[in-house]
Amino acid sequence: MKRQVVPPLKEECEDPIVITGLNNSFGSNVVHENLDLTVKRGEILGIVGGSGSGKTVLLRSILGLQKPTSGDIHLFGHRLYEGSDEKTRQIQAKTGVLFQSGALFSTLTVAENIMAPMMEFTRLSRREARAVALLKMSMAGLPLTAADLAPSELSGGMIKRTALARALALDAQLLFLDEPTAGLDPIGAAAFDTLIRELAGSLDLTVFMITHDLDSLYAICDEIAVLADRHVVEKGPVSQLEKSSHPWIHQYFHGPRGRVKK
Ligand SMILES: Nc1ncnc2c1ncn2[C@@H]1O[C@H](COP(=O)(O)OP(=O)(O)OP(=O)(O)O)[C@@H](O)[C@H]1O
Repeated sequence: MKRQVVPPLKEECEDPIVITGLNNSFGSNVVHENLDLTVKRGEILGIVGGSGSGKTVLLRSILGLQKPTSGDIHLFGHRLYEGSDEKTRQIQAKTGVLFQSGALFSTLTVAENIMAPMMEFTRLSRREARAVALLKMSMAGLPLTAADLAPSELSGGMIKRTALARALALDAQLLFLDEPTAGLDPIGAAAFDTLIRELAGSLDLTVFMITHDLDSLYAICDEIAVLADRHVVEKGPVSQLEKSSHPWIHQYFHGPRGRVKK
């Protein structure tokens, strides 16, 4: 039988992230100055930049955790930091976040951690939410036997997978990943990259990923945005950035730990 494709809602046709003229300062420390960035639907975007270039501040601004000094951030066509709490909650329900440390609730089990957004944002009963949580666990490649373990009983890779399952608990369309492979061994990191790529494809996700991991950039990113000089100096596929003449980008790809052959 032919599968019916459900057309997206009007707002889902908007670019999921549009940032224009963003400024962020802390006292005299200007972190972002006139920063523009658009993330297209279905794109896996890697964000790179030197330490202190403002990647985390940018993520926090987009997540609504840190009001920018000035400028506009639109998620799914809605301007952040204005409008009703209800609208903000609707947008939050469409986004999932995987923080670098995993940020699991230490007093909750794996399943309860994944259930947490469902208990907050949906009317599912605990029983129903647990059933969905088990499904999300298997999507994230976790054994169901881990459902009742505490975070302290998990390996680093299992913590990441639990955090990913929780980020996807509400069928998010936009996934934010902060250094998803940090702390994983190379084999675990490659497996996690593959998982993200596969889930992004099958769930039609747009992914915004901060990473220092060159392997991840090459393996899964459609495009890369480079933060330097207080704004996005270049955005494009890795093949384009390898040829960039910007000093930081050139050093990144051609320096001692870069991938481009001399
Ligand atoms: N809450 C804050 N108050 C004051 N300054 C801040 C605050 N948050 C970030 N900063 C400053 O903003 C700048 C950018 O920090 P940010 O954490 O975004 O960098 P980053 O690119 O994520 O760095 P890294 O790769 O090292 O994590 C830094 O100079 C930092 O000191």
